[in-house]
Amino acid sequence: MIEASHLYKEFKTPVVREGKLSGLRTLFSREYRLKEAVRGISFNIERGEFVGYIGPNGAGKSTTIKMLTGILHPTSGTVTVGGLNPHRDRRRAVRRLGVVFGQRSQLWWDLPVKDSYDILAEMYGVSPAEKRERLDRFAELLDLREFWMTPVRKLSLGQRMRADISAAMLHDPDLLFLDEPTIGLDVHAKRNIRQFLQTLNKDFGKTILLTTHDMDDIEQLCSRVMVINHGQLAYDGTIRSLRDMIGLPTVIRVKFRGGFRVPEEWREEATDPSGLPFRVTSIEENTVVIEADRREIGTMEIIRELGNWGEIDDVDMEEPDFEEVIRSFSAS
Ligand SMILES: Nc1ncnc2c1ncn2[C@@H]1O[C@H](COP(=O)(O)OP(=O)(O)OP(=O)(O)O)[C@@H](O)[C@H]1O
Repeated sequence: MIEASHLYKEFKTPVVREGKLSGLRTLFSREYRLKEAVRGISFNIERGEFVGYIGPNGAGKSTTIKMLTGILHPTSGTVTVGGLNPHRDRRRAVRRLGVVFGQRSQLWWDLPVKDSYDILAEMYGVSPAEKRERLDRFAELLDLREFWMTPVRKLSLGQRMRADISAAMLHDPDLLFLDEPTIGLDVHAKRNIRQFLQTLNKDFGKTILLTTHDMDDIEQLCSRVMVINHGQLAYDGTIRSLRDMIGLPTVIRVKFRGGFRVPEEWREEATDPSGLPFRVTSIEENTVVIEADRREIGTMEIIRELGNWGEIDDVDMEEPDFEEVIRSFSAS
């Protein structure tokens, strides 16, 4: 559905001069600073996938999305979307894809929401019957009717986002690009948007590429995640193996029924924990908390070992915080 091959984008910005007449001198300057925003990215996304595209600030996410959607020309490399080149076949390509930028609305600011849909339907050649049917469906799933006649500028952020996603889907594209669709939303609004995206993907087979800083978006929606760092793909795979790869500790709380005994070598104060595949971080009343590197040891092995310490009542696992995973990429 999307094929990106060695995508590369550099920006040339004039070097800003200091001092008197600086503006004028900058204007006529031939000195440029090069910024390599995306440095040779390749990937394929199949029909029906829901892919998260994440990375630290300034990593090159928006630049990639802009190249995939035909807004920006790659400096080199190629991209096809549904078999089309989004730049050369711009007119045909835009019919296949929908785009939502969380920070910017594509709706007409002073017009009632409904009027924006009328204009978009006209632009994309959506028939009145199709428009009615789709809007009825979106209205039901996203509660659009409560602000149908409200000018876009008066919508709350959550309402605007619901209106924007519906607008992006009005011409029924196969592919949806979302850049930070849940930014600034409250928990309820986020849940609403996520449910809708899930329905689009699961029930209507839409292919979705989602950029977000909200790791819950990724955890709840995406089967695959790509991490970009310094303009390059640092990872492409499942969230689980990403966590495993980075090796942040999984925290496991084991509650014992009745008495238990922590062997000497596993005690918190053990002087040499280096040879052990996990670490006891605290011992509370009837609970032992350990941290394990799951690249080193499987959960079953841990539970088997702890089963020797006493009768296990309950096990609770806390996966590493995803923010931490991303931070560890920014640090690299
Ligand atoms: N039009 C432009 N001119 C010059 N530099 C740019 C331009 N657009 C982006 N950049 C630079 O390219 C790099 C990548 O930017 P991009 O917006 O793609 O990152 P991002 O991963 O989307 O970041 P964020 O999460 O902060 O939105 C940044 O260093 C940015 O300053």
